[in-house]
Amino acid sequence: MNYDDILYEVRDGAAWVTINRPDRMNAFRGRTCDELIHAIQKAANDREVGVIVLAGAGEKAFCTGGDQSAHAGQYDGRGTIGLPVEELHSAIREAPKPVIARVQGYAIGGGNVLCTLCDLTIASERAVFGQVGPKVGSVDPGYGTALLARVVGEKKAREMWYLCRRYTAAEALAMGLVNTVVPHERLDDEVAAWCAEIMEKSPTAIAIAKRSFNMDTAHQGGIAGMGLYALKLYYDTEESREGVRAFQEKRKPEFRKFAK
Ligand SMILES: CC(C)(COP(=O)(O)OP(=O)(O)OC[C@H]1O[C@@H](n2cnc3c(N)ncnc32)[C@H](O)[C@@H]1OP(=O)(O)O)[C@@H](O)C(=O)NCCC(=O)NCCSC(=O)CCC(=O)c1ccccc1C(=O)O
Repeated sequence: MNYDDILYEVRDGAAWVTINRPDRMNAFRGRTCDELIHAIQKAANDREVGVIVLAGAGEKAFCTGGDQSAHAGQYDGRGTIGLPVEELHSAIREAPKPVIARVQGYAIGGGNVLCTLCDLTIASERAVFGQVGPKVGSVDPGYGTALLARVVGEKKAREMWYLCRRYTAAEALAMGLVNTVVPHERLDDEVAAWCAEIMEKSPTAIAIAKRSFNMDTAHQGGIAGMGLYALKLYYDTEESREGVRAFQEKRKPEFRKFAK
């Protein structure tokens, strides 16, 4: 597969998979998801690779979720909602090696979900985390909500989804959303150092540990698959469209009229 939206490079046993849409704040469209799935599975099956790094190109954003300019009631790709997000999430979960999120900027919406799913997250002090679904007419009815609650606790996860605030790297560290925060210019060295430490360990023990960690939340994948059908129906409503339009028109959405 030729990559248009991502970069793929193997360095010292670490496969660096980088979303390369900095002009769109590394938001993903259908093609981006397909390429990410392909690259992560390629790294997962490469015996020379012991760890995968997921990153976003440029300085501003790791990833800001689904590309809102490719969202008109449905995104532009495959899958229930026009983005094969469930396959992308499965690729991260099923890779038998750790996936590290390298976060230098915004990790928002579906981008924040990717961080949540990664085994480890290493952030620059400039990183910003948050959920935006209820502000833009979306929601992740799977790992982005349920797994987030396992990671940061129920109260904090609900706060993130209901209020859609932004959180600094220090706040993300305090709530357990990231493993460490480093000065911006040291980010790549820190990620490389964590990769090198992992490369010294037994790959089979790590693969078993990862499966074992996943087992506890495996049911969330099933709920996510079902929830996407509900989300598809929601995307077809005026309420959801109002969120998308408001974001595109840079105004506050008017949601109250849709209250049931
Ligand atoms: C990222 C922001 C917080 C940055 O804010 P700010 O610094 O004020 O800059 P802005 O002026 O807002 O933005 C600058 C520029 O970037 C464009 N942009 C930013 N994000 C996107 C995006 N996602 N898509 C398209 N374009 C984007 C923005 O339009 C501006 O462009 P100009 O040309 O300069 O005008 C802020 O931008 C922000 O909050 N963005 C919202 C991001 C968003 O809405 N993301 C989608 C969330 S919903 C989603 O991800 C769907 C998929 C999903 O979540 C999902 C669903 C179901 C199951 C699973 C999943 C999943 O996990 O993915």
